Amino acid sequence: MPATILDGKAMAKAIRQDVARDVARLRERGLVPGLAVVLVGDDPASHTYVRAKAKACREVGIHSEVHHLPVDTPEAVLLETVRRLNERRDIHGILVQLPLPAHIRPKAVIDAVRPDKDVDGFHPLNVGNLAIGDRCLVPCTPRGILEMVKRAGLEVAGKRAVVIGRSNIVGKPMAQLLLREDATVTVCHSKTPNLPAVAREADLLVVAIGRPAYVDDRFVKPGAVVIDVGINRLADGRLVGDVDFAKVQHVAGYLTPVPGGVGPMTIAMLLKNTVEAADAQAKAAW
Ligand SMILES: NC(=O)C1=CN([C@@H]2O[C@H](COP(=O)(O)OP(=O)(O)OC[C@H]3O[C@@H](n4cnc5c(N)ncnc54)[C@H](OP(=O)(O)O)[C@@H]3O)[C@@H](O)[C@H]2O)C=CC1
Ligand SMILES: Nc1nc(=O)c2c([nH]1)NC[C@@H]1CN(c3ccc(C(=O)N[C@@H](CCC(=O)O)C(=O)O)cc3)C=[N+]21
Ligand SMILES: [Mg+2]
Repeated sequence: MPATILDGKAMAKAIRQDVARDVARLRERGLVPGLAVVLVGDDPASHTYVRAKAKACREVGIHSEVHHLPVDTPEAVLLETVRRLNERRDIHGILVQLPLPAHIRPKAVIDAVRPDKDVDGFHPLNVGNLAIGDRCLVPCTPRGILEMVKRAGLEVAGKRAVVIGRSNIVGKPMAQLLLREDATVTVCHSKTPNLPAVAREADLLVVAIGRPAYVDDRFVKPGAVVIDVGINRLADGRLVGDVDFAKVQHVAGYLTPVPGGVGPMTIAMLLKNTVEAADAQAKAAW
């Protein structure tokens, strides 16, 4: 039996409708959630994402603005931009699009974002609180993946989860979130020996490595849930994941497509984080 395809595009649409209702309720109280996206340089992929985020905001009633800075912007100017946004009462979420040009230290920028406006969940305070199990802003991609799995009615507690990739933006927070949900979690990376055999232990396999179609049927236990985070643009313009969809669909029980899987869920969670941040900031101001 071929895998059931987890339709992230459809789930994200349903979530955006919920968010639109939440935004309408906040607007009745006179609160308009606001998101600022900071984009440095002219990377075409980054532009595409930023446009998609702005469009999603518009559709649910979130105010959004894009601060587009030239590629040679000094780090100090970027930090000053972030600090100004930190101070603004009408901006509740700040996202600095990654990657940044090489002359800017991403850590300096991430650390500069006010933790309660850090809708990416990348600030060390949010990272730490996620690890401790306290309230925090959870990174959009891992949060979107968990939401997808839950909406499909799939159990996480007690399952064996394997995460391939240990980046600060996907792999590590994914592992923390799954641990918080009572999965037994293994994190793999480029130095992991016998990766196919380790991956084959997984009931839930999350792949975030950035290598087109790297994970094939040898990595997958029959019936497993396979989540493909990868976004790889091939020379011919096609967009493919890190999972070899054609091969894995015959082995997995559930599988996410690329495009139309994790990507749209990431954006939906950005909207949710922004609304929750606005709500929390309004409450803190009482
Ligand atoms: N859909 C979405 O919303 C999002 C998609 N993405 C996509 O997800 C992918 C991963 O992104 P990101 O986490 O930022 O990537 P990074 O490049 O930051 O990290 C990649 C990770 O994968 C590991 N890795 C690389 N090659 C292998 C391999 N052959 N075997 C095992 N592990 C390997 C690396 O190991 P090591 O640490 O040892 O180097 C590293 O931990 C990319 O395609 C990106 O475009 C990213 C964010 C959001
Ligand atoms: N500060 C920061 N936060 C991020 O969350 C962040 C970032 N920087 N830098 C880049 C990555 C990547 N990312 C994606 C979001 C949506 C899609 C998405 O919607 N993809 C569509 C397809 C889009 C297309 O056609 O190119 C899909 O998968 O269906 C993809 C990738 C967020 N990231
Ligand atoms: Mg993210």
